[in-house]
Amino acid sequence: MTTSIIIATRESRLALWQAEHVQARLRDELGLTATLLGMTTRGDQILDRTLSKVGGKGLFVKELEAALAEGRAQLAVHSLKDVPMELPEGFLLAAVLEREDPRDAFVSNDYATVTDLPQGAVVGSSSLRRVTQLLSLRPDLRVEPLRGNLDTRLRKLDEGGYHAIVLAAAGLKRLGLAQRIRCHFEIDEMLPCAGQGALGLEIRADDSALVAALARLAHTPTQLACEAERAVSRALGGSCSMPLAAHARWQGRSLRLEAALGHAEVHLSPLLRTGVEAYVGDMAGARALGQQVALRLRELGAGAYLPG
Ligand SMILES: NCc1[nH]cc(CCC(=O)O)c1CC(=O)O
Repeated sequence: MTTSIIIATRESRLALWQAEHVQARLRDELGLTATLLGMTTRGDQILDRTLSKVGGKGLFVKELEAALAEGRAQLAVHSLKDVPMELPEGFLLAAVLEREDPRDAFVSNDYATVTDLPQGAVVGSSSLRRVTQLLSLRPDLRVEPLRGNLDTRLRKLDEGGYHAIVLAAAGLKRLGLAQRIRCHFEIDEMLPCAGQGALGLEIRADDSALVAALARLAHTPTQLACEAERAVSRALGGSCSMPLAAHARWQGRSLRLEAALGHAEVHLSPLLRTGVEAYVGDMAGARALGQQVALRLRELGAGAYLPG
């Protein structure tokens, strides 16, 4: 392994914060020097259309993977929730770091909670997962698309385009914007998506020295929880155009995994929801739990909710 590592990162403020966080941990905990290679991805350039319609979350990681493949960088830092369920051949997630707050946040200049919103209020979100859950809480709301990085989304709120918006608490906290959060959704009223709040470190699968080094940064409870969450999505076809939430919490030594699936045609069908708790001791056990939850969703009728 080279003693100096290049970290490929997107250039949004959040992505840079995350890359710098990993850079500091490499230095402090592993004694490794790292520099950042900023890149603009197609996902960052597409601001006018719903991401799921133009190729999905993978658009945020492809350019970074190309930099790894070509040896321009050795490590890519991602918000785990933006990482597709199946990595391309030749790449692996070397570590998942300890999760920040996984909840979604209600952000508004005029209203303290979603229940305070007036009848028919306009809420900004382009996440089908958030849209389906918001409408199941408050069927009267009008949800309008909202894209862009966190600063852009907050600006669009402040310009008056929306009564409120919904964002991941983790991103706001990382950027020192926690004061914008009016309230946190309870995990059970707005179930997070797989991997929300966690960072994933992606490398080339053949970089065995780096695999071994980065394993020391992994947070096993987070890694197992996220593996279970991602396995639900993978078992259901793994597309990000799917309004799927999956979140696992430790209860002592067992893991409680909850999942909710909405219908892309939001008004047509109710949310499907299930949860299973099981003892989980390793990654295979975590995947098995995720598959069990996916099976339960299928038994509840998920087939009719999935594309194809
Ligand atoms: N989809 C974009 C994205 N990717 C990661 C985060 C926040 C940080 C995280 O959840 O780890 C966000 C912003 C958001 O969803 O509000």
